[in-house]
Amino acid sequence: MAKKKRQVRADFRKNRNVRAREKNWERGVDPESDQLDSVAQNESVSGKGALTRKRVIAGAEIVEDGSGTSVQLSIDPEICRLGRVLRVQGLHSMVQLDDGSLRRCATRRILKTLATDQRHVVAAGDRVWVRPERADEGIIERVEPRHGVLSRASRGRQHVLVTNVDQVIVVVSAAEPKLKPHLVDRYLVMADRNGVEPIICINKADLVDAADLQPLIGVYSQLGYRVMLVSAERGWNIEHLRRLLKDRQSAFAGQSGVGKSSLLNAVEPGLELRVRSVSSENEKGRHTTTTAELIPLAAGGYVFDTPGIRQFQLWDVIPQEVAGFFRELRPYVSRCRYPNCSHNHEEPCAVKDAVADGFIDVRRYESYLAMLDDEA
Ligand SMILES: Nc1nc2c(ncn2[C@@H]2O[C@H](COP(=O)(O)OP(=O)(O)OP(=O)(O)O)[C@@H](O)[C@H]2O)c(=O)[nH]1
Ligand SMILES: [Zn+2]
Repeated sequence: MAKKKRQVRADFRKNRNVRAREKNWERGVDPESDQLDSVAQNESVSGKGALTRKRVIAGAEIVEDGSGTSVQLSIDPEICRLGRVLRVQGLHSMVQLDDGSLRRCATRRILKTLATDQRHVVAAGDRVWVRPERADEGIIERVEPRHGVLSRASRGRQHVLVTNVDQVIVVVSAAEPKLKPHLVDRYLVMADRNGVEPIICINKADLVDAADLQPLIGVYSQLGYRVMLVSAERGWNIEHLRRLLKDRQSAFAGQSGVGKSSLLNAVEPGLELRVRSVSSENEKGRHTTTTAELIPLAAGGYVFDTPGIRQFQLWDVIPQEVAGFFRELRPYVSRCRYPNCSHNHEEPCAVKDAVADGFIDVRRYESYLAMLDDEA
């Protein structure tokens, strides 16, 4: 009983602390001056299986879950304005506020202090709250929770490239270069792995007989993937692509020469030029710290461009995970005799039976095996 009372008193003190800090913040007192070692902490566990840890430090709510750490500072909505990070250059970010104006912003120091990996604090694609400063400058006070984060491994750490990617346009060409279905599968795994919707866009439809592509399109459509056949050169289905891009944040991925730039240009003349200037600046090393750029579309929506995404050299998938990202394998995996079955050499194996019985496309299964080999 006494223990319970002590707990109640402790909770009360904790809450009072937080309220006092919030009050200070409202009065304009900078919570950064707070000592981090005198923080009010409040940890909780929630969610199914996933451990979510919440701490409140100096008026900031720090949420750690499976996808990383996010910091939610309380902000003054009367003063701060919502915007979108177009690119990060060194210590500054170019933010487009929702009224369309651009501001060069520094990041609030406490956001950096609280982040587990400084490079994660702000990334292209982030929705942020900005406190306007003089002229066209500002301070990023808060980063909204992210979805669709694409990252890559960098010196053993996960390095965020872009955030809030709604969809990735997986561009392949029907010919020149030859269509490589295994590559498509790899992109699909990466997209699913990162929680981003993939759209398969087969370009250069003018070079082949569309009927020849139907079996392949059929396999992907049956799996629930959206597939479109386009030609940047002839303008086929470009209007459809334009509609898909509207009001969403999209990343284009695909091998060199499949026609990504041509498609961007067909969708919005002049866009490819803007994209290219960003890439070449990167190559020349002028913006060595620029990881990615979010480019606004005239009709609404944004496209990301970064060489890392184009080639999709992203955060690795571990072999045990691969089967889970092949949608048609998933229902069989749990029926295998061995709990850690790789569906390769084991006997018996429910996945292999399903392939033999024609429930799983043989080529897709081979693609799975190839990916397993690569990742092992
Ligand atoms: N026949 C045909 N050719 C196309 C089409 N789209 C693009 N091409 C040609 O394919 C070549 C490569 O196009 P790009 O748009 O530069 O390809 P990319 O994917 O941006 O290539 P990288 O910049 O190297 O990643 C160019 O010569 C284009 O003219 C198309 O729909 N049909
Ligand atoms: Zn198996």
